[in-house]
Amino acid sequence: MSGHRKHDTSRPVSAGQSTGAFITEVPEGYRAGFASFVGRPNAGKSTLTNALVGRKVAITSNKPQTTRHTIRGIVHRPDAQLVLVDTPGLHRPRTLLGQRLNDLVEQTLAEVDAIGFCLPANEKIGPGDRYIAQQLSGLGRKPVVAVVTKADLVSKDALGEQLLAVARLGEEILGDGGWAAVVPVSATGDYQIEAVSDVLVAQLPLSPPLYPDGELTDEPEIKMVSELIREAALEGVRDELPHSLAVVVEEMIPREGRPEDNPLLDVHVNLFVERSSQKAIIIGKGGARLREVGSRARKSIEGLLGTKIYLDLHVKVAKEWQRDPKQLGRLGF
Ligand SMILES: Nc1nc2c(ncn2[C@@H]2O[C@H](COP(=O)(O)OP(=O)(O)OP(=O)(O)O)[C@@H](O)[C@H]2O)c(=O)[nH]1
Repeated sequence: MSGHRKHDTSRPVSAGQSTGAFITEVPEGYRAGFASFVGRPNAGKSTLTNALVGRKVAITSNKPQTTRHTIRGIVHRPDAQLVLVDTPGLHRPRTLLGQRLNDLVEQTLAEVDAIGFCLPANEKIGPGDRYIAQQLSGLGRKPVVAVVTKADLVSKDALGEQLLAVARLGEEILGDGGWAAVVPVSATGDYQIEAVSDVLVAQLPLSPPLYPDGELTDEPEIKMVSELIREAALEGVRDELPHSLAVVVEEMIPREGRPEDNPLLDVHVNLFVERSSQKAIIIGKGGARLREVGSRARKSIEGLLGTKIYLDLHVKVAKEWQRDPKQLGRLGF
């Protein structure tokens, strides 16, 4: 979030004012600012972020809580620029890592201009959603848009009922008119994505763009690389692994002596797990699985960076790292 704060405090105060070389003129009424999606694990936040931005920036997975880092995408519109800050699931903390993730989410939410609260259309509103709604009501008068995700998974009638139930939840917990809006969406079915963008943009302040046109994310490449490796390593493995895996990109350096038109990047990466049994899962028989992970990750990283890479993966055991403050610090949490 340091990048976020940096940009936020330097935010220009009035539309049309130049903040740097990239701004020429913006139409009257142009808005720009930050928004963040919250919601239970698996609620569809990352998928919606990607659909809005139109490119893969946050990892998605059908396993809960895989988005550890705050990753943003930038939606460029003729009338606005919407900077999306993706957060991990807000939930009742069980471990030190869980507590830190919640702290990170709350810190993020205090700084954004608008919040999109994602509630899946195909799941009953539960204690997890109420917990989040209560946390949001504690943030003061920050506008919260309720986004009913995965609308493609239910019938029209069921969707209507869920929209009503969500509206009632807002009135009950926030009082005073409840949510700023309630919008159904299907990120995978390309339904109402523009509408979500519209209602969030309506909450942003009048401001010139905060980023150059065409920029999709300002996340350091290294973080995106580590997310791609994490995604490859988690594909097809058991449910307990997502919480136990941390990926640290130790270095990315151009190989010396390569021709200019055919460079090669050496990428050295450590994958940390909590137990040696998990190390065995990642590596697979005779290292077969790790080779597959490496080859999948290499392809997506080469696609991202537009250059050939040599990917060197090492799997290490860091016992109980989720509960150990020193290890958490070392792994970048
Ligand atoms: N059918 C359908 N599935 C969706 C939709 N949006 C997301 N999903 C699926 O729901 C699962 C979870 O989506 P994510 O975007 O990873 O959810 P998240 O809220 O970011 O999850 P965490 O990172 O665990 O907090 C994935 O399997 C997605 O493919 C949608 O609009 N329709």
